[in-house]
Amino acid sequence: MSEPKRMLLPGWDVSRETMAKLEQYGDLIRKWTPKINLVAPASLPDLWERHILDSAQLLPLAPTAPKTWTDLGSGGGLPGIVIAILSPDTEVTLIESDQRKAAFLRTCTRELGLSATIRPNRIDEVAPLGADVVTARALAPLPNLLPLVARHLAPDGIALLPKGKNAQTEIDDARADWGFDLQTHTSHTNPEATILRLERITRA
Ligand SMILES: C[S@@+](CC[C@H](N)C(=O)[O-])C[C@H]1O[C@@H](n2cnc3c(N)ncnc32)[C@H](O)[C@@H]1O
Repeated sequence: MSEPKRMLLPGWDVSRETMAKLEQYGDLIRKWTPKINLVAPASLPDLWERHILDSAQLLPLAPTAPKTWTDLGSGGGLPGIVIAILSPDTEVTLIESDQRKAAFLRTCTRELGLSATIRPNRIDEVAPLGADVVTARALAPLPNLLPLVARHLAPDGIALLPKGKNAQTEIDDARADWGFDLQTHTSHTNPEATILRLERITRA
């Protein structure tokens, strides 16, 4: 008999084991947030939708089975740990300079049996990683973010950057100094949010 599946997002089933790991990860965030503020405490009742599904929705926007994925300013592992759970064959690197958060991320990889690499450093101090996919959630406005993204993205790589209501202003501001091909996707979890998918990022 085939393994029972559960629906993560419409049209996207995952195994029971994967779903259990996502739930276990949510439990770790709930346990540690009172100590180190991994997510806004007020968002904890909606943790699944606001943070876990919000992160998971990035994966289908990436090329199929990317070999390497770097998440910048991962904080509590959003989206890096979620991607490492959902795409176990991808080499995921999480860069997070806050040492307590980096310790939490190491706990996640150990307890969830993930092969992700945690870099407890500043993004601009890590040697360029040439990743197939770079993500950064709630890290910085696009003009400040692009130098960090460009540092770690492969020349033919894809950046996936969740943005809020100010997405268009950030895009317009970034165009002053940068060239890029852009697709925008409305978030499944917040109709006011947009996911930017950038390719061929170059300094103007
Ligand atoms: C607002 S939090 C967002 C965390 C996570 N991505 C999320 O969506 O919940 C930004 C995180 O980026 C980290 N950060 C900020 N600047 C950084 C830098 N230059 N290098 C590494 N980490 C950085 C901070 O320590 C913080 O954990």
